[in-house]
Amino acid sequence: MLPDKDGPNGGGGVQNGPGTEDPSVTLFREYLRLKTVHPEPDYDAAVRFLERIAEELALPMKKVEVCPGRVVAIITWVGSRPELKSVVLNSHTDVVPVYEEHWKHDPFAAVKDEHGNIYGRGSQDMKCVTIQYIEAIRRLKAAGKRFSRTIHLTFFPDEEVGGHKGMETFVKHPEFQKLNIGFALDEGLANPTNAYTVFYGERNPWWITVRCPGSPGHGSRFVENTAAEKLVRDLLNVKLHLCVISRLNTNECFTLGDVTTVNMTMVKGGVAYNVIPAEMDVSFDLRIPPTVNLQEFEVKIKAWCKEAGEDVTYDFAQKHMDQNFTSTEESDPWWHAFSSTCKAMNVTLKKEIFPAATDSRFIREEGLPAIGFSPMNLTPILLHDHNEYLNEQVFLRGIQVYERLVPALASVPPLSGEE
Ligand SMILES: CSCC[C@H](NC(C)=O)C(=O)O
Ligand SMILES: [Zn+2]
Ligand SMILES: [Zn+2]
Repeated sequence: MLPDKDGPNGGGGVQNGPGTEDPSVTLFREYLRLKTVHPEPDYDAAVRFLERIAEELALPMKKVEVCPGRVVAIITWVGSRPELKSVVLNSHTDVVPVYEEHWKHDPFAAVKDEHGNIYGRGSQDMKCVTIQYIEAIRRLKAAGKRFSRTIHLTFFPDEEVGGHKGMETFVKHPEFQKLNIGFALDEGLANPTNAYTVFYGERNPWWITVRCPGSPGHGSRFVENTAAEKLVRDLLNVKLHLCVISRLNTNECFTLGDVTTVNMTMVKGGVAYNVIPAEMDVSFDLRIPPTVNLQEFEVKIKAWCKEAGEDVTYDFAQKHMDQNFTSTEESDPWWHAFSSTCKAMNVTLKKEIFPAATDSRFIREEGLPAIGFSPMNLTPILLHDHNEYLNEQVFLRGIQVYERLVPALASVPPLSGEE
């Protein structure tokens, strides 16, 4: 562990006693200091850290190298009835890059300020959840508990870059079947109010590049059918049509997860001021709710491109087609275990569609239930943002939430077909 700038607790921060800090907070801060940041995450450091944790918990850890240099780590606590379906507590080890000059504190120093706010890339997304799972399991084990269902803590690389060398590949690996998953928990988002948000589905990310070929020529001439002309026509088509589709501003009940959004994120083309380019490409990040008919939506995209020019084409860098929701009916045994535990703890839940994409989408696509949940209330949403932080009290409260949720989920009575 690196020494802190300001002594063992860093930043002269809030402590639980003179010179002391809750060991769960200390572990969280240690994990934040690992540079598992893209584009070259130090995954070896993460795996070494997890190996140490497994040893401390006296639980076995399996390593599955799904792609070269991409290891999925699985720590397993076998239940008293291992034939029953398991509960997965999933998290990813990687974090997104930072603009260091915009941060108040070094994003990899895990500085704690005088309010107990712990700054660090991954403090919300999602190193907090990883340590909360671990600490909940540590406390439950120390209390001598054991549950009927097996619990797997799974740690994935590359979630932040689409999961291709992580969860997407792993769900097709024989080791995935061996987990015998009944239900999974994965990441959610912070909530600035007193409530916690839970996510039972996700919008589908479609990353599209539209290629607009055109007539080249000298920049001083009148040239028809240029690439730029087609690009602008395509942009207008997409924008106009989606303005009509988007319902966010017309109905207060909708959240971001309920509507389709589009952003133009890249434009490529051109070599010189006075050369009309032979091609210009424009890329879009579309997010489409699972309620939208995706086949019909693609027909529209095809038509918009055609309207922009007969030779305008498009291709996908990301095209997720999952329309599965996880049940949040009280009659569903998993949801009932989750929601009744929250109720018993006086925790208010807000159910939503996740507006971005997480590894849960690959789990749901396999037909398995997954809930996105990061117990961070009273916290602004700062994932991928400058000065991402989490307050230590909110973090500690989250461990207590998992200390109740995990036993409830791992004790769900045998479902039909399981006996
Ligand atoms: C589509 S793969 C990239 C995944 C990323 N997830 C998050 C949570 O930011 C995203 O939605 O852009
Ligand atoms: Zn994340
Ligand atoms: Zn993220």
